[in-house]
Amino acid sequence: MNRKHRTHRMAVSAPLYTFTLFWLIVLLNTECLRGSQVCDRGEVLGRNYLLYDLNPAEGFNLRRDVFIRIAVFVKKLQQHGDWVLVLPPWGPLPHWKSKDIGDQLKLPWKNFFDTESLMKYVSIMELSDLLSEKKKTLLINQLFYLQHFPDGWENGKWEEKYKFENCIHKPPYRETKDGAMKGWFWGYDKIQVRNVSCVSFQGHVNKLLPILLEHSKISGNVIMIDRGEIPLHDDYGGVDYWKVRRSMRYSFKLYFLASQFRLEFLQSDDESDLTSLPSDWRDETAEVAAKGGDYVCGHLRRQDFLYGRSSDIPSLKLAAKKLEKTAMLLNLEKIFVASDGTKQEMEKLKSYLSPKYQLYLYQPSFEIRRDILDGGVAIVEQIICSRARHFIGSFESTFSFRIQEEREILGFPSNSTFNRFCADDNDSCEQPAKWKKIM
Ligand SMILES: C[C@@H]1O[C@H](OP(=O)(O)OP(=O)(O)OC[C@H]2O[C@@H](n3cnc4c(=O)[nH]c(N)nc43)[C@H](O)[C@@H]2O)[C@@H](O)[C@H](O)[C@@H]1O
Repeated sequence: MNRKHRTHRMAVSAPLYTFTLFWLIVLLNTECLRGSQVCDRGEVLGRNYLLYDLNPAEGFNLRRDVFIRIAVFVKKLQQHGDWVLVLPPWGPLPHWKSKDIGDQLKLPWKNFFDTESLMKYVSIMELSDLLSEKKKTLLINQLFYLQHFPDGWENGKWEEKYKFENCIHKPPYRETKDGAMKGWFWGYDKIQVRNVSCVSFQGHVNKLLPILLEHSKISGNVIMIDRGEIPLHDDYGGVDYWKVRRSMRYSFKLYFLASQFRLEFLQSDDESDLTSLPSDWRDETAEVAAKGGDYVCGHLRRQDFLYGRSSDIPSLKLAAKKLEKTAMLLNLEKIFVASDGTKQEMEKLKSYLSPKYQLYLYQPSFEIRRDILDGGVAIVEQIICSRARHFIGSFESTFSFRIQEEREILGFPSNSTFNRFCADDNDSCEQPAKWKKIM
């Protein structure tokens, strides 16, 4: 190569060198962003995943409440780095008892909720999607197994605290022969955990923030909290609580089935009942005033409440009389009942109603039940109740609470929403607290 040529090549190389250096710096920074490293300001950068689970005995609607706590928490974590909330699959749940519709486990959130809508509050992903991304095993770097302090109150004072200590009860994780830690993990075999720590915890979920930030730096970017029901809401009934709650729209199919039933049996639809909402929850305004369909709804919690809360649960006869009286006062004749009671109990309830009043229950075909499962049937009932002219719930049932919230979002008058059945010997029992939405 002659001299002229070489000079020319060098002239080209100088900008090429600067160009390469520039992109190298950009790439390195991007790597810092991607690789979950700790960068200058001590923040965790890169994608971190938070998984959580609850005490297996908890039901669907308490689980929805815990989701709100965790979603608000992850939103705060996001101020310190890129965090994604991994949605724990549904099932099996103790209250999902139908045996004729197959296994009710490993169910994704999209079966019940509009996950695009959830995403508008905080980054979420289904566990199954994370598992298919990981191809092989998903390694949880650190798992915090929360437990209550044996004595939460010291000198009569309640204070927020946490402490890493010995496990009070043996956590449901075990070391396998090859040294890996395994657990139930929603029935997935492909998940392992590197380290499990028991943490006695008392306080708001916010208190977990330093623990999570510290450990994601040291241990890695996949962290899990088990017994996620132990931390309290940071701001129960506050703006963020309601944002997450409003983002929890149900799946299209469940709204569709509820609309079909309302139209066919209750002559009710969103337009005439003034129960329409904008398609995006962020466009909702406080100025909504629902009227509701021409029916009364009662949620009659039975099963374990019959013995666990016997002093607060009405007999079927009293429940029928209460529903009938309410319908009469509102000049209505249709009564819809959502219940986990048996067929015989519902027949009994019906027998206590005067012929003037018609009782409606949601009893879908086998094909629909097999499709939407017990969880879907319950949600359809909740949607129907949330659009009734008047609602009466069961004492301290989270199933009733979720209906009340839905009615708050739709803008029903409080006295048509925050009601509950009293027990037979207590006609004037205390009515539910009015948790008004804040926007
Ligand atoms: C005492 C506690 O009560 C808590 O229940 P509670 O707040 O009512 O409400 P959940 O936590 O949802 O649990 C009750 C479950 O029972 C079914 N269920 C209750 N009411 C109805 C209904 O009207 N229709 C249909 N289709 N299903 C109903 C449904 O699967 C629901 O998720 C439980 O989470 C705890 O495990 C514990 O049992």
